[in-house]
Amino acid sequence: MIEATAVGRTFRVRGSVVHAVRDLSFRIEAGEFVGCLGPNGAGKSTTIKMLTGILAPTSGRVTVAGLDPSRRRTGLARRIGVVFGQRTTLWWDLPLKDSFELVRLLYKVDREVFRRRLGELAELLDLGGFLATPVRQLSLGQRMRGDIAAALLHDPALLVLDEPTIGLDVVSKAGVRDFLRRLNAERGTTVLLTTHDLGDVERLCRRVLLIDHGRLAFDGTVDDLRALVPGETSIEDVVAHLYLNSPASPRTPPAPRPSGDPPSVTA
Ligand SMILES: Nc1ncnc2c1ncn2[C@@H]1O[C@H](COP(=O)(O)OP(=O)(O)OP(=O)(O)O)[C@@H](O)[C@H]1O
Repeated sequence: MIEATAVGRTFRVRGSVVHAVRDLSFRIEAGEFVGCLGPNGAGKSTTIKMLTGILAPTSGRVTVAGLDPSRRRTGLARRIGVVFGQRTTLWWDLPLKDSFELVRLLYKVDREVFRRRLGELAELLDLGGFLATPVRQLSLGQRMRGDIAAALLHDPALLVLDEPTIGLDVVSKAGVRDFLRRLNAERGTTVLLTTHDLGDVERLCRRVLLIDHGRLAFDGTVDDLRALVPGETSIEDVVAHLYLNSPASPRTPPAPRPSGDPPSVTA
């Protein structure tokens, strides 16, 4: 579903070069649920932007659903859904349902298919109470659920989310997590998310990619990640230890990474 080979991305900032992502290689198979972790500034968002065609790599090669994202943005948009937790893709002044109708038109979703899909998503994400509310009046949790629904109206095979639970209270977070878990388990949608919330990782992600200084520092299961720091059992302490000791060089996971088996969920 996703293949990144020796991908790099630099930015020129006031005459000097920032290496946001360096020599990043990984594959994500259809049906996986993968979490991308890393300290602030590690290169996670830059990676997501390259996978979704917003940025082109300056070196290496990316394919998503068989397409080069930065060259085939329109074709890719039909196959993937994208949610940025810190930014909405909805129309601020329109009622949520009108935003959905615009998404339907943009993605050319058949009216009947759209009606059925929106009905399912509205039920699963509990949107019924605010479909007629302008987006600017929604709470963050409501807006996030609306954004997730908008990203899924065209039924993409891959959902990419950049910090989908940021700023959500525990109940909203649980609702979003439960929805994503079911989307992956029941519909087989491949999910890749970035997060700083280790609860997302522990509860959802069968596989973790840890990015540090723009490089892939770890690729394995949550249990593999825990095993990297003997004596630490809490995932937060393990990750804090890894960030503080900031390796910036590739680590090898203690066990092989999961295959394309359907992911199982731990909570
Ligand atoms: N458009 C840009 N121009 C210049 N530098 C950039 C740009 N986008 C990202 N960077 C730099 O690239 C590096 C990686 O940034 P990125 O946003 O990918 O990190 P991140 O892991 O998503 O961080 P956070 O967890 O804080 O969101 C940082 O040093 C950042 O300052």
